[in-house]
Amino acid sequence: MIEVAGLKKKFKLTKDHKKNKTDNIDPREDKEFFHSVRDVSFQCNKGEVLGLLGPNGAGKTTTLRMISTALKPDEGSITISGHDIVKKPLVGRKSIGFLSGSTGLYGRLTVKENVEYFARLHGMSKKAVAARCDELFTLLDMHNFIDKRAENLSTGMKQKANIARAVVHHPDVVILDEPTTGLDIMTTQTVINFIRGLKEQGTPVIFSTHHLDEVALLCDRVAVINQGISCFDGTLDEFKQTGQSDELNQAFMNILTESRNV
Ligand SMILES: Nc1ncnc2c1ncn2[C@@H]1O[C@H](COP(=O)(O)OP(=O)(O)OP(=O)(O)O)[C@@H](O)[C@H]1O
Repeated sequence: MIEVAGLKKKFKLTKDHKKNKTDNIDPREDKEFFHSVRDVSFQCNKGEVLGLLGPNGAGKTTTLRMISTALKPDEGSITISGHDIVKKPLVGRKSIGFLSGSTGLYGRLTVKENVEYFARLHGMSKKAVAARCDELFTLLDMHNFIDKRAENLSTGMKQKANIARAVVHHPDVVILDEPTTGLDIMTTQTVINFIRGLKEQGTPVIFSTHHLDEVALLCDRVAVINQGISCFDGTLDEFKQTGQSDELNQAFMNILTESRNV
């Protein structure tokens, strides 16, 4: 189980940013800082998939980067199976598989070499690496391009390779930042099936998305962030009830509107 409580993260504003300021200032901005994440809390249990929703710039990526230990929160706690990973980031790094838009593959290595390399970094034996890679290449339908150099891959191939790389060490929790953005229908379906497989194995999955149809297909829970603040955390049914609509897009917009009126 993963539990996130009262997360906060601010970034120091650059001189350039201050110089180019317009009248249209985000309420999260003060003289020195941009308060990207102001109060974010949610939880995801064993075998659950949680969809993290919010408009552009809401703070989803910043939140996921804190969970992945790439960023240190200014305040708040993140616990995985009772371990505080803010205090013990090394435990966090072992427990989490993180896919972000900026995760890089080594361009001159093949797909297979890339995934194997990250598995070895996690201390897996050669035998375990070979078995796990074969399993992932099958699940993600990758066998036909594993010998291609990463620099020559299409968007979809790259995303599959990045997902394989992120989960190669059997993480306890999987965090995916917009895993299907830019993918065609076939590749999207492969990724959706892969997330379903993780759920069936009992692995909690948290993924951010702007596609509410994916939420309907996959999610047990939903968390919504608006301007850096959590405005909903609950089951998919509670999301529809709170948003007063069975149509997820409408429920989402109602929840956002309500949070702006508070
Ligand atoms: N290093 C940084 N310095 C200053 N501001 C930042 C930094 N990183 C993020 N921000 C700001 O924090 C806010 C939240 O960004 P974030 O990328 O977390 O949003 P998001 O919800 O993932 O958006 P999207 O859906 O567009 O990907 C944005 O206004 C962004 O400009």
